Amino acid sequence: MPVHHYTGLAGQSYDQPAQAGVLVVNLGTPDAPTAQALRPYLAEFLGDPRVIEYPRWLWRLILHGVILRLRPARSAHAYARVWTPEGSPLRVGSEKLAAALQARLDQAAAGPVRVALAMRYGKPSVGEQIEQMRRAGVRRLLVLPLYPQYSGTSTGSVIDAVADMLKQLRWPPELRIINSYHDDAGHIEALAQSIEHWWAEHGRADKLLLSFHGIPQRYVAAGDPYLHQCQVTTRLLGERLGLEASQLSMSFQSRVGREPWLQPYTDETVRRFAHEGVRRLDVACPGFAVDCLETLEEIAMQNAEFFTTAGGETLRYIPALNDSDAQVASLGALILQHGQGWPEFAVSDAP
Ligand SMILES: C=CC1=C(C)c2cc3[nH]c(cc4nc(cc5[nH]c(cc1n2)c(C)c5CCC(=O)O)C(CCC(=O)O)=C4C)c(C)c3C=C
Ligand SMILES: [Fe+2]
Ligand SMILES: [Fe+2]
Repeated sequence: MPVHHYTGLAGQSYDQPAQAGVLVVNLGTPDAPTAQALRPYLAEFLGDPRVIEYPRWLWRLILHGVILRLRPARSAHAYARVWTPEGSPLRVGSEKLAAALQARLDQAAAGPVRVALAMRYGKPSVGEQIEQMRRAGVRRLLVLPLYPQYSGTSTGSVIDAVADMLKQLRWPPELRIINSYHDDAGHIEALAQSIEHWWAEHGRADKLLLSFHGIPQRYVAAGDPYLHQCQVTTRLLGERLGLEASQLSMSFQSRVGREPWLQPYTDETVRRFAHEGVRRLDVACPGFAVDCLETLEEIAMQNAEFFTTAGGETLRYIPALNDSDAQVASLGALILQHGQGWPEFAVSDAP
């Protein structure tokens, strides 16, 4: 076939073979565990109208007048407790996962499929990663937000960022976005196996608590499916693990502000369990694909202390799936399934 060499005015060359891309998106994280680095991160995150649904003028006053004066230093202190020599756990873990997914698709997909990681807040941004892909000739784009359960505050906000970028392009790529994978059979199996392996190594506690990130109750009342999807994940995982109702609970962590969030709250729940005589408690956080501040500091440190202070013996945090083979296999399969009909995503028959 003859190859025609055209170059677009914006510098894009049209003679490259069409390619497919997978954009993996996580929340984002500060560049350093310092108040100075926390300030712009929190300003971008908490300035997102998907995250805080408040009259804009009122929220700007509160955010800049109160929150951004106090919270950066407090959060920096929490981040410092989990920071690693390579950087923020969320960044390091997300990069490892994206690299493992690239290797998986190189082997399992007909290809070429290019995997990139973007952060919803901070760098590299969704816009700059889509621009990189455009320059590389990506014409089919699949977006995977790393949130198993859909919420407007998390997944919805990633969709906004993708849409904001695409509306600036003269010739946007074909687009698919994975909305949620809270009930995906491969995902539930990966979670179940990781918990079973952990139990095989460390023994089983009296109870398993699944702690999900909270959101304001108001958002659920307005139609956000997040609560329902957390309940479905909990039910499917409980059934797969063969747990009875008395052995499994669900709660919501990380509440910010004064309005009511989804309940029961994780901190109140672990204290109540201790008072009720639970001696050993296992906690997993199936809503987090990769370990981060909310799991490593809030659960494994803070809530572990709440539990023992209230009379419990030990609270053990079961790590997120991170870049485990189980997670790479289940997310790899999810990507291939959502890319069906696109030639690059055909299952490779290479050995
Ligand atoms: C105040 C509103 C917030 C809503 C609503 C919210 C929803 C939400 N968040 C996640 C996942 C993560 N959140 C993380 C940190 C974090 N979350 C909020 C606030 C809201 N989150 C703040 C202010 C912070 C920053 C830390 C702090 O100051 O306490 C993280 C960890 C990031 C890291 O760097 O490690 C994740 C992941 C989901 C899934 C979600 C809705 C379902
Ligand atoms: Fe959050
Ligand atoms: Fe938190």
